[in-house]
Order: sequence, then structure tokens, then C-alpha cells
Amino acid sequence: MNRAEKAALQLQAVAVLRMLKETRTYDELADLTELPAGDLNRYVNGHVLPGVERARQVVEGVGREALATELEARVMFDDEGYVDNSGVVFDQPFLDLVAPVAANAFGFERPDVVLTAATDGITLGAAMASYFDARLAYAKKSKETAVEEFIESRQRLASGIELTYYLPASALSSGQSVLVVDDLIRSGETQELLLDIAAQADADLVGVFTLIAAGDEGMAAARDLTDAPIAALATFD
Ligand SMILES: O=P(O)(O)OC[C@H]1O[C@H](OP(=O)(O)OP(=O)(O)O)[C@H](O)[C@@H]1O
Ligand SMILES: Nc1ncnc2[nH]cnc12
Repeated sequence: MNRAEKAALQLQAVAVLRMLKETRTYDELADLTELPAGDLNRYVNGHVLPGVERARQVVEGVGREALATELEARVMFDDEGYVDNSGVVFDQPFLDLVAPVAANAFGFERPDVVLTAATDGITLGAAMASYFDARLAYAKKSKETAVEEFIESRQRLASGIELTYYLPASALSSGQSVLVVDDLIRSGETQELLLDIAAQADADLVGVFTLIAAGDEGMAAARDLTDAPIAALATFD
């Protein structure tokens, strides 16, 4: 890890601690993190930065668990099992915290491109792309005006409806490394289309990350399509 990467990790830990502090006293934060309350106060107020090892523990351990708990509290299911995740995907600062935690906890390599599906994947995709200093590409259900060449992927869903995603061909090139992300994986149909687009582009898949796995069907479908790591921040039955 070079100096800049260490500094970034230390600042991420401070951001995680500040998020946790919003709903906790310093004593509660000390219990949760097993760090002294006085030190935590100095980190949260920006007077001192946590050391690199402490920062790593906060980001990988406490950060991941706390973000998963926060995510679970914000996601609503209706009577038919549909997910309302607007409390998460509309909150860019929250997603900006998820990105480093997910990247560190699940060990994704830095990609050249983060690929997602419009619409709800875009804010997570932007957070991940910004964290990795990578480009963001999002496939859409319609063709962008004035773009001439697309990579497109179509499949007939279980419902009989056909779903097509289009990505401007210039957004993903042969040999580029790509991390596929989305807010939700349920049936896995969207993942199949995104992974097919990555394969058509001849890109190298470094992994798949979703905020929410609703059941295992979609995660299993994605696992069948790649050996790259596949991770969810939270899983719901
Ligand atoms: O695993 P699956 O069953 O494919 O479901 C997951 C997909 O469903 C949602 O998008 P949706 O198709 O509702 O489009 P939207 O983001 O435009 O709402 C979500 O953002 C994922 O992309
Ligand atoms: N909001 C949603 N909830 C559950 N499954 C979905 N598949 C696509 N959108 C969904």
C-alpha cells in the first residue's frame, strides 16, 4: 500500500466512524469498535487520524457489519415481496461509504470500468466507480439517441416478456477489466444480461457486487456464469 492508499483508508475509516456516531454515544461506539472513546472522539472530530491497522479494522469489520445492518433497516418489502430500496439508492453519501467497505471486505481488484443497469444501479455504480477511479458504464432498456453502435443483450423472461439491455459499444472495450454492480439481484435475469454484455465486449470480469440479494436464485445464476467473486452486502430470504 502506498502513502496515498493508506491516507485514503484512514479517511474512509473516519467516514465510517462518523456515520456510526450519528446514532450512538461515544461509549456505545467504543463498545462496538473496541477502541477507546477518547480516541474515537479525536477521529470523529478530525483532530487525529486512526493508524492504518485500526483504519483497516474499522473499514473491514465494523464498517461492513454496520452498513449491512443499516441497509437492512432501510429496505422495505411489500406484501408481494417487491423491494422498495429508494431509502438506499437515493442516498449517495450512504453509497459513497458502501463503496470502500465493499471493495475492501470482498477484495475486488480495481476495475477499468464499473458496469451496471439503469436505473437503480446507477447511484451505486457511480459510488463504486468514483472509489476505484474507474469509468462508469450503464446499460439501458432503450437505445441512446445519436449513438450508432450498441452491444445488446436480450432474453425472454419467465413472464414471457422480452427484456433487452443496450450499452453504447464505446463504453466497454476488449481487454478492459470490469466490475458488475447492481442494487438488487433477485431472479438474476439482469445479471445474465450484464454478464453477457461484458462477455460480448470481451472484457475481463473482476467480480459482481450487489447491495441486496433477495433469495439465492439470482446469486446462484450469476455464480454459474463466472468464477469471479460474487458478493452481496445483505441477503434477504
Ligand atoms: O435479479 P432481477 O430479477 O433481474 O432483478 C434485479 C433488477 O431489478 C431492478 O431493476 P428493474 O428491472 O426494476 O429496473 P429499474 O432499475 O429501472 O427500476 C434492479 O435495479 C435490478 O437491476
Ligand atoms: N423492486 C423489486 N423488488 C423485487 N424484485 C424485483 N425485480 C425487479 N424489481 C424488483
